[in-house]
Parts: sequence; structure tokens; C-alpha cells
Amino acid sequence: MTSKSLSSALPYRIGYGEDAHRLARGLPLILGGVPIPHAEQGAVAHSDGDAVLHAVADALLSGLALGDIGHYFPDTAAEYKEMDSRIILDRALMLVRARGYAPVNVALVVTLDRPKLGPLRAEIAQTVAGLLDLPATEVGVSFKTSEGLAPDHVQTRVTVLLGRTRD
Ligand SMILES: Nc1ccn([C@@H]2O[C@H](COP(=O)(O)O)[C@@H](O)[C@H]2O)c(=O)n1
Ligand SMILES: C[C@@]1(CO)OP(=O)(O)OP(=O)(O)OC[C@H]1O
Repeated sequence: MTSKSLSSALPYRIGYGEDAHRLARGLPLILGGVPIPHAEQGAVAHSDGDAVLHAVADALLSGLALGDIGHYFPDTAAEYKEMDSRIILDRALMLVRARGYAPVNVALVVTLDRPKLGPLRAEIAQTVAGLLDLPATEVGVSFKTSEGLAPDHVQTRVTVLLGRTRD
């Protein structure tokens, strides 16, 4: 079987995405659609700077080789200034669905030194799952510190499994 016929025979595809934003005082921090209370610093970004939703959207797009969010939402366009990143994720999901795929499960890792995000794990999983029309049990959420190596930085890495919904 050639690699071309193999990829059309298999019902699953893997996607990977990541995003990072610099942090600065006086800005809100939003992760996975959840505003983080008591964050001393927020994301420096053109949009609302939600590094989780950006990485999930890039993971969806990469699974079908559809480019990345910067292609669809250039950070030079004034219309996307301070935009809600749920719009970005919606667009990526729409593109994936239009090609006959849907997310099956998501695994995401947020690297952030402060604040501790553990108490928000369920809310972030639930919110991301809701945006993808998945049960919260299909969104794994892990947190890591940078061990002080990058205190002014938030980073998210995401894998997603896409399943074919039609032939
Ligand atoms: N912003 C964060 C970062 C980490 N955690 C939790 O702390 C534990 C230890 O993380 P290390 O990076 O030091 O291994 C781990 O259980 C993380 O879930 C957190 O809650 N918020
Ligand atoms: C989202 C966009 C567009 O507003 O900008 P940012 O919010 O800066 O985010 P980033 O993840 O750096 O890049 C994607 C851009 O297209």
C-alpha cells in the first residue's frame, strides 16, 4: 500500500500545535477561554492572547495540513486587535469539519510559573471541551512551571486526534 492510499484508508489523523506569549503587568491572562484570577501578569498579544486556544486551533489545522492561525488571522490586521480567541478556534474547527473530520481527544500542557493553575484544571478542561463539542473527559490538561527559567512567559503545547466523520 502506498503512503497516499494508506492515509485515505485510515480514519484518524494527529495534529500538534504550540503557542507562546510574553507576559507583562497590567494585562489580563486568559487560558482556554478562562480568565485567570489574581494573575500578576497577562499576555502581550494582538488578540486576547489566549495561548491555549491558539495552540488548540493550530493543532486542529496541522492535523489536516491546513496551515496555522496566523494564515487565517494575520497579526497585522487591525480587525483582529484584541479579538476573542474563541473566534479563532471556531474557525479552525469549521475548517476541520468541512473536510469531514472532528476532534476525538485533546492533550494540552501549559507552562507557566505563576499563578498555580491546578485549581482551574476542571474549568479549563470543561471550557475547551465545550468549544470543541467534546465531553470534558476528552480534554487532558497538564501544568508545568519553567522552574524559573521563563518567569515572564506562557507556553502551551497541544496534541489532538482527529477522527473521520464521513467517507
Ligand atoms: N502554573 C502552574 C504550574 C504547575 N502547577 C502544578 O505544580 C506541580 C509541579 O509542577 P513542576 O513544573 O514543578 O513539575 C504540578 O502538579 C503542576 O500541575 C500548577 O498547578 N500551576
Ligand atoms: C492571533 C493572532 C492574530 O490576532 O495574534 P496574537 O494574538 O499575537 O497571537 P499569536 O499566537 O502570536 O499569533 C496568531 C495571530 O494570528
